[in-house]
Amino acid sequence: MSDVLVEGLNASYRQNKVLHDVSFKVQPGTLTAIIGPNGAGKSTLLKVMLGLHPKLSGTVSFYGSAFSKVKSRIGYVPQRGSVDWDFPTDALDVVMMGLYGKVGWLKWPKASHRQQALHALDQMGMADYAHRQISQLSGGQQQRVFLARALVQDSDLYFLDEPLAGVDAATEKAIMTTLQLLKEQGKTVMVVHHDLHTVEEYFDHVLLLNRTIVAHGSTREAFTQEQVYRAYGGSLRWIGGT
Ligand SMILES: Nc1ncnc2c1ncn2[C@@H]1O[C@H](COP(=O)(O)OP(=O)(O)OP(=O)(O)O)[C@@H](O)[C@H]1O
Repeated sequence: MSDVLVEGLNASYRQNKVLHDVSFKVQPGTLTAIIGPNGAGKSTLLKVMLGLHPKLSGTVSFYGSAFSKVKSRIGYVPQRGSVDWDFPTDALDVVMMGLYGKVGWLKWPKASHRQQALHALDQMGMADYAHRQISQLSGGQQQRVFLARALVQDSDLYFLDEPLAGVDAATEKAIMTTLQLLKEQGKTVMVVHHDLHTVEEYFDHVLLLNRTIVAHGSTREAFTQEQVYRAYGGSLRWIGGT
């Protein structure tokens, strides 16, 4: 069974049809880049799959079930710009929020949960910032905190929306090492990504989107000059291998 199965998905914002008949399936233990030009519908695809934006038609299933039934197995890291970073809370609390599925709302987290959250911050090189207000973290540090939150959720399936946008080289490395580790543990990871130069190095699968699927498959098969030109409209200088 596929981890993710999307069939005939259509979605719009008012009159603006953003996703046209999108169908694909994703196998376990893969690390997929979702790439395509600005406005291609990459973020919208994630939002529709996770029930954050309504679909016009089509089906989305995870492990053969609707999102609502398998929510606890799915982690989502939204675009940094879409989060209210002025919310008065510290880094440790943000990570603890990832544990609510396990702790239960309105129950006190145990010391072991706190330890788990601290460990995840440490994994992302953020242990020293546990008690720093999130508004006082840099963009890259905020992104690391969000990754730590996704880690404690211990999901089977992760969706990340541009986790590498605006981060420095060290943070990019920390994030990609973490995602590779999740993949090696057999988890399935899908990442909206904008840097074509690093696709071949970082990802084993590619989903090329421009409002509809242009190509999908292993990076070798799908990330070719011809397909990328089709998705981006031919205005790019080719940087890949094939
Ligand atoms: N909340 C919204 N209301 C109305 N239109 C929207 C909204 N969000 C996105 N859109 C429109 O939907 C289309 C797809 O946007 P989306 O953010 O999914 O693209 P994207 O591929 O993630 O783009 P980018 O690479 O620029 O982040 C664009 O034309 C965008 O203007």
